[in-house]
Amino acid sequence: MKLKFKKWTEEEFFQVREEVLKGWPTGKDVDLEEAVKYHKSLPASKNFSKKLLDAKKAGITLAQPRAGVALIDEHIELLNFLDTEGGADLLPSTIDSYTRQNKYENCEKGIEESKKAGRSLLNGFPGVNHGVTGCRRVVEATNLPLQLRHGTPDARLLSEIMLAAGFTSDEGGGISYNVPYAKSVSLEKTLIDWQYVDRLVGWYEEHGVSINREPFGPLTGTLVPPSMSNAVGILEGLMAAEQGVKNITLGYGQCGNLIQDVAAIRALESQAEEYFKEFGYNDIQLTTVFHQWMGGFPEDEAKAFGVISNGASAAALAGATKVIVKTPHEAIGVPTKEANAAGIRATKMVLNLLRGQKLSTSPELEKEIEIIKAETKCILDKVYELGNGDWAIGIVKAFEQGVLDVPFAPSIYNAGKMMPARDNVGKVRYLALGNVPLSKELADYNMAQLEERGKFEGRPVTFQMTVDDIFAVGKGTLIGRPE
Ligand SMILES: CCC[C@H]1O[C@@H](n2cnc3c(N)ncnc32)[C@H](O)[C@@H]1O
Repeated sequence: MKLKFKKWTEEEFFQVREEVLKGWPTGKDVDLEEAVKYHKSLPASKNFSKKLLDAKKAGITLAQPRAGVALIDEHIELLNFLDTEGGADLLPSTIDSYTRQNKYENCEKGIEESKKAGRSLLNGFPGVNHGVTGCRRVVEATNLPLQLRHGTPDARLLSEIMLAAGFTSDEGGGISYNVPYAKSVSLEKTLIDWQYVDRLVGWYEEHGVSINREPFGPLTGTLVPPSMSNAVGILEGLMAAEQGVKNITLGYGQCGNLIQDVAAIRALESQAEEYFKEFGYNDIQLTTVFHQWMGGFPEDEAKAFGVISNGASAAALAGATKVIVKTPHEAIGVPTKEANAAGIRATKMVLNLLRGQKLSTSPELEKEIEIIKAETKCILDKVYELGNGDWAIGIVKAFEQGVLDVPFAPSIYNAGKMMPARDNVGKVRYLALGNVPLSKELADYNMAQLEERGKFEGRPVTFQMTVDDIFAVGKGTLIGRPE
């Protein structure tokens, strides 16, 4: 299959599908016709797309945790605990790291050892190994819409199995589940593999089953300038729309300055709508997701709740459709179900207190929306030009040339030349552009904001600011002021 920005034909899709289903023995149980019937038998209350659209209409922000353990019964117990004791509005199944690398043999061992140890020895739910039957037990035994959340460059088999089981949302994308997650997986291959996933969702849509797709907005979650993550989100939205996906949630990882975070969500939603319209996708149901702080967390649980609540309020004031919840165990590792539920309760408390409130506009907010949209346009215009009108080709070339450049990404296909740092009010700015094609005016604007910080701190604008910012939140502040 050659990469091109074009909807796969059914023949192309089903031809590749034969190979995909051979990836593990559980693949043979996937039967799309049966799966469509099963989806249609599910109550509307279990459909992810519908719950998101209802929330958008009502102007409320839904809360969703991350969660996943090795064994099915314990996973069901965990998810229901997060529903009943946490108050989750939507449920995940966070997939383990072996599955994310298609190492299903290791999962098999992990499942066996977890049974012997009486606790989860995998850091998530091994959906491929549990197969349609096992994953369907999770769908049958829980009461909220379910989404698979992972970090899988090749998620074709995983998506086939868990969507057939009745999950109604799938997180990820050809950029967002490669560049921040993999070291040397070909970007071109991942883009093709995620076209497969989007085409599968398009097939479900064409057969009357709405499946939500959610590109992974935060990327590395480390000082990613909003225009860079918005550009990637819009690109993955276009890639999905071309394959027939209709219900799309575009995401953004909290950076920490409230005005910039609200501006990022507002810019993302309106600019994505502009691009969908311009390229002829007139029936996209678009929602947004705000990820609570994705960087280093304080170990102290009270401080962690401060970070969690701050993220909840930013999500609500931004008017995001959904907020992804962190836990007070973030600095330690996979949270206990109690800690996970506590993070949701704290989040829901803030969402309820702020229900009906949105950050009203202001000159500062309007200016930030304008800056973010203008920067995003500079990047997307260049991607389109490099691809000669083919977004998919443009993405590959844009990463080769550092036009798309995600800070602190492990991928060897990412240039890593652009460097960010916070300005004097904590907004993330471009400190070094690398080859990110901002206009001179926008580049000068970013530098001017950073110079203000330099003047305030009595030091030059250098990469030391970036380093200080990376450690700041873990140490209890937003901006990494010199000690
Ligand atoms: C974007 C992924 C990183 C985030 O995903 C959380 N995460 C990963 N695996 C699990 C799990 N099995 N249960 C609950 N949270 C989980 C991490 O803490 C981090 O915040």
